[in-house]
Amino acid sequence: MIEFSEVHKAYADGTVALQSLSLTAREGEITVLVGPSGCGKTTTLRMVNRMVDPSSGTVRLDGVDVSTQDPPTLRRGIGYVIQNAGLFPHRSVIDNIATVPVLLGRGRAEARRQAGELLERVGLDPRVGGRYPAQLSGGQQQRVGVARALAGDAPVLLMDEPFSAVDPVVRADLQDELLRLQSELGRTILFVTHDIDEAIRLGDMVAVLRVGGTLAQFAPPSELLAAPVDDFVAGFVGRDRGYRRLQFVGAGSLALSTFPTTGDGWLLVVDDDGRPTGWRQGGDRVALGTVHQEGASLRSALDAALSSPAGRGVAVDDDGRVLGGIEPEAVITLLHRTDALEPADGGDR
Ligand SMILES: Nc1ncnc2c1ncn2[C@@H]1O[C@H](COP(=O)(O)OP(=O)(O)OP(=O)(O)O)[C@@H](O)[C@H]1O
Repeated sequence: MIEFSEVHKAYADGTVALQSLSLTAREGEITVLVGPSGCGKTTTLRMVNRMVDPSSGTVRLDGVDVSTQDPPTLRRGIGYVIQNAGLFPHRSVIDNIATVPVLLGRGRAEARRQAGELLERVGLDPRVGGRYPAQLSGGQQQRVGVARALAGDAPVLLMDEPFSAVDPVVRADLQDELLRLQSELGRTILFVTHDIDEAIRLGDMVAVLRVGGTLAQFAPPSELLAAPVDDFVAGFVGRDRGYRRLQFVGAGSLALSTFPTTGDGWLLVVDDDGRPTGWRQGGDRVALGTVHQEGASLRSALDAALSSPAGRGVAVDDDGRVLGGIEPEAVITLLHRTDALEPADGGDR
């Protein structure tokens, strides 16, 4: 757990980076700091590993005031990932990852063996271990950066815009990978980004900061989308928030319709096991497209309805068998029945 209590930071030239920040990043969760350029995100993050010290106020890591700890020792217990990975250019990938375990006194051979395992864990071929960072793509370098931060078994990870320098497709892959790793490892992660979509995708909790270093709102992503506290947060959260909020709402109590089996309209084609294979209208056949899997969110349900040629989506069970039809109106009706708004399982993250 990381606790900021009334933290104020003025740099030597008088720039006030943070006013009086109080927030807690809970154990085992991803807490995202997001906000416009210069709002103090990096300053906040660097106070945890004492790359920056507060002018006043306290930062505690698992209840211990970090100002009482020796910085090098403190940093060995905290993984740190930055933009462009920050890898050591003259060390091989394996040796980059093994750096902290070796500093912690683990034998070199054991540290390298573990580094090889971590490469696989972050989705890289172990054969890249012998290469140097410049011989990797930007996305691969970021994965190595994450592996290196995980290598010391530190319970806390600080991630400062770790995926900003890669293209959107690679970035989405890296985000998926981080969520997958986190579901296995349950680290306490403080993550800085200026991208609200990334914050909403990754955060268990999201802190929106304003320039001048004040906290505008600290809430789970679904709450940020549903109830921004003011115009600044609403503007920052951006367009489509009503639609994006659907990803955090479960579709469990959605009323399903039955499909017509005769008539001139679109008919659903189903195989012998009850699995949908496509649509048919007269002589026309159309591919099935997106279906809504039982347990997914209202966004998935609405998308299935809107992307279907029949104007009605298909809901299937875990085995892919048809459960029923999804009318767009049913999604809106459910959304307005506030008692039905149970969260989707962690959102469609
Ligand atoms: N060493 C420093 N000396 C003086 N001012 C600084 C220093 N480091 C940061 N600042 C200032 O403090 C404020 C907050 O900076 P910080 O880097 O924490 O913001 P940020 O939200 O991470 O910004 P960005 O998204 O652009 O990285 C800015 O006005 C910045 O110019």
